[in-house]
Amino acid sequence: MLEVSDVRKEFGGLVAVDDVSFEIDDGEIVGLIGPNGAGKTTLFNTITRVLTPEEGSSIRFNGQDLLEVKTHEVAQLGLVRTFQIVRVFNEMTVLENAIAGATFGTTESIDRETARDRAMESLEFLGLAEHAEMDAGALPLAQKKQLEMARVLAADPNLIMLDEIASGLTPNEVAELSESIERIRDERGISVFWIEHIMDAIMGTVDRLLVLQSGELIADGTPEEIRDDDAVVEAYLGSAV
Ligand SMILES: Nc1ncnc2c1ncn2[C@@H]1O[C@H](COP(=O)(O)OP(=O)(O)OP(=O)(O)O)[C@@H](O)[C@H]1O
Repeated sequence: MLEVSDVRKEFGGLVAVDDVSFEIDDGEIVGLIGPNGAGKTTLFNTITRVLTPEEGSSIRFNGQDLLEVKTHEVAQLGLVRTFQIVRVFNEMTVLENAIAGATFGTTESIDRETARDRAMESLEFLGLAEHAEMDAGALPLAQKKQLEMARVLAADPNLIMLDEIASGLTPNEVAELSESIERIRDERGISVFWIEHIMDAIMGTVDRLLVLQSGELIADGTPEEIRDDDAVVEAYLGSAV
């Protein structure tokens, strides 16, 4: 589904992403971890075409060369993301937020009724339908995060990319969010690529983990393999697992 080959991104003399290669298959949930400044967000921004990588980098999504498409076209191809900082429109209702998501990902303009139906369906899927007419700004943080996912889901994606969606949540809320993410994969067949600092959120949910350190991909394996990887433990996990 997503094929990343030799992706490199430099800022001046700093190599933020250092010749990184990996794939994400249909129906996989893949986590991306690494210490602060490891290059995780830069890698996300490069894949979603917010940033342009160096010559020699290759990013293909469902056979399409993403380096050939414009930033706004990425979502239309079925690759939709959330951002590290919650971007819910507080002054709009929960439903209006989801409708904005539904219209964002379409290749042609869809009528308001179709967008509304798709938005309502996403809200129902994530347990937010009863709050549809409420101002999104009034939602507690955990439900704002679920709304972020509803917006992404309403765009009818094949792959969603989540940037630290579990941050700021209590352990119970994290568990609920992880369950939603598993349901999105299991019931919708959508693949997930997920940056996360909270190990408990991802260790039990992901099929595979990628570990970045100083821009380099130092490991790519199942959570069990990553836990047992001496280089990873030394570089990052320490006593966290
Ligand atoms: N626009 C930019 N200009 C210059 N340097 C940047 C820019 N964006 C990121 N960097 C640098 O690139 C490196 C990777 O940063 P990045 O934000 O991708 O790391 P990260 O793994 O997402 O970190 P965090 O976990 O703190 O979000 C860091 O050294 C950072 O300072």
